[in-house]
Amino acid sequence: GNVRKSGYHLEEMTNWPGADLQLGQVSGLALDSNNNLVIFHRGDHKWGVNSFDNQRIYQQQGSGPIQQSTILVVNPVKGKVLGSSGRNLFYMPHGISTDTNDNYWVTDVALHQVFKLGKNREEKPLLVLGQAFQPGSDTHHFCQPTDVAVDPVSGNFYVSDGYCNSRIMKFSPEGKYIMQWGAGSAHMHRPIQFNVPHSLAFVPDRRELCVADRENGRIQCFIAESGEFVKEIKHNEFGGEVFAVSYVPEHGGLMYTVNGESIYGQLAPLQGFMMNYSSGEILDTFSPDSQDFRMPHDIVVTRDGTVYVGDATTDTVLKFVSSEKAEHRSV
Ligand SMILES: O=C(N[C@@H](O)C(=O)O)c1ccccc1
Repeated sequence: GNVRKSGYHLEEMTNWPGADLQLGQVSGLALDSNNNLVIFHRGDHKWGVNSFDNQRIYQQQGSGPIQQSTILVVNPVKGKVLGSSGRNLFYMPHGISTDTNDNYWVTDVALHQVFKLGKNREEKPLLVLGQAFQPGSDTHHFCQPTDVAVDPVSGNFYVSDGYCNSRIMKFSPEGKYIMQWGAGSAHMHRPIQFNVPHSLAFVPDRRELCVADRENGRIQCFIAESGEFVKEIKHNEFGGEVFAVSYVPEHGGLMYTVNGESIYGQLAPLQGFMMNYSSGEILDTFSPDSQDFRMPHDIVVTRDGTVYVGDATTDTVLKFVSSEKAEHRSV
């Protein structure tokens, strides 16, 4: 039923995290198999208007990779750092996802590459796709790839590519290109168009893949196997920009998203949305009490409904729990 009517409402847990995580721009969030939060951030690198030329070539290669740990594993209750990695590898972190073996799958929009990082965090990447610093739109290049989602059953993985391509690419577990859709091509009797496919969410119980179609201000969902269009979810409250999506199978399937500011200014309040996946109905909206969202850039949700949002302008991660729990917690 409608979770909202039962008095549940997502509230910010204002005293989380317990300590300052020293974050740069927070670009990506993921959860590992222990429900720890995995944060992908940019340390002292910032994506500004001069970071790329109009061929999407990264302009600060000379300053080298980020020397701080770009990947932090954080305890969900206290927000304490449990582990850190990803030093001297990345220039402009973007998306991060985990798979059932707790490998990290990340994208870097300056390198135009996708990485699979193994559990031994100091070893070299297990897989690298794309050519460093070389954007492109064939099957061996990406152009500012934004996210990865891994099918927990087949191990196939999907890449949302990206700011300067408008396609979803499907690969085998070993990284062999299988297919793509959305690159403006008429596909499955429906020209699927993306305008910055920005974030991916795999829907395991339906074997569907959902895409935050950022500049079209909508979520598009597809049959993961074939890329066949299933549906779109779009609401005026999104205000024309959808930055990230996350999904949990609970309560019949819940989809979460965060909106963003368009280049035309802020057309709607910045907030998170909890939706019934089947109907697309908005069940709840949420935003911080302690500060305003500035660029809510990624969102992850645990099976028990705890929500984390990473903001790439305030360089913070915010935690939200349903008020029912929050009340218990305050008692
Ligand atoms: O969208 C932008 N950035 C975010 O998505 C991000 O930081 O990932 C951006 C676009 C133009 C110039 C500068 C930044």
